[in-house]
Amino acid sequence: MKKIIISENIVKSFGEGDEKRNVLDGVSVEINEGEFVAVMGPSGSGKSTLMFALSGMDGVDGGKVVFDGRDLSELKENELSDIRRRTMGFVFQQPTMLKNLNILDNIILPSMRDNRKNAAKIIEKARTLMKKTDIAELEKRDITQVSGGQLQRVGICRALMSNPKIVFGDEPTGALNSKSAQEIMSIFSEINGEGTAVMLVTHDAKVAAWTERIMFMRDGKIVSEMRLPKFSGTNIDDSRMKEVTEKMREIGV
Ligand SMILES: Nc1ncnc2c1ncn2[C@@H]1O[C@H](COP(=O)(O)OP(=O)(O)OP(=O)(O)O)[C@@H](O)[C@H]1O
Repeated sequence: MKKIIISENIVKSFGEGDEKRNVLDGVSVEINEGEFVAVMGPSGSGKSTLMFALSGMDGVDGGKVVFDGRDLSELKENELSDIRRRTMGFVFQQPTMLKNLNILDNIILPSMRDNRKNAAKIIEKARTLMKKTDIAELEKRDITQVSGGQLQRVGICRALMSNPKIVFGDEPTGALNSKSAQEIMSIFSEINGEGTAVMLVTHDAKVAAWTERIMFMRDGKIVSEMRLPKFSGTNIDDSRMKEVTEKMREIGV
């Protein structure tokens, strides 16, 4: 299986002198193309920092990250941002949108910046994604006129505009009620079913249970991992949830 990400012994620290702390303390991880992965662990264990390091959003102090065959540390900032724009999608807990643009314009803006000539194609693509995520009728709405779950769908559409090889999500359901969270997870599951790798940072076992591999972090290290069969249903069943929560209890995260 081809690897989309390989990290070797990455180290990242914050602070100076006595205050210096390794937030990533030698993390080696490989993520396959098309894999669906969750990262769990206590607050402050380094989950987001790992996601930022693997996506090249943030540099590392030691070790290396190879993304899609390229060592990120050897790339210039413009090459890095080019790779991020073309091959990665990002979804955060609170989607950041431009307030003076409607939903459709927020989705297409990054792609239009890249390729204004293909406006018609870009709009068509955005509409396809909006249909898929069930927000087609909202395209003209202001971003303040939609629910949190709908806004997160907008964020997902925007993240998918470039047909990324991987979508990174940092607590993408963290601000949602459990029904919306499950609906968003079903969208991630569908995206993954179409071949896009997905890596989510989450505290929520019910979110992690959608994935096929859960990495558990503590103190900047991956301390355990569990694998689950790929899930293709629409609702997480209790036995799958139980498997995840039992593992969490076993390793104490
Ligand atoms: N830019 C920064 N400067 C200084 N310290 C930082 C910085 N970013 C993260 N940290 C520290 O690194 C540690 C790990 O942070 P990180 O956000 O990766 O944890 P996390 O596991 O994602 O936590 P949470 O679940 O609370 O979001 C924390 O102690 C945090 O305070």
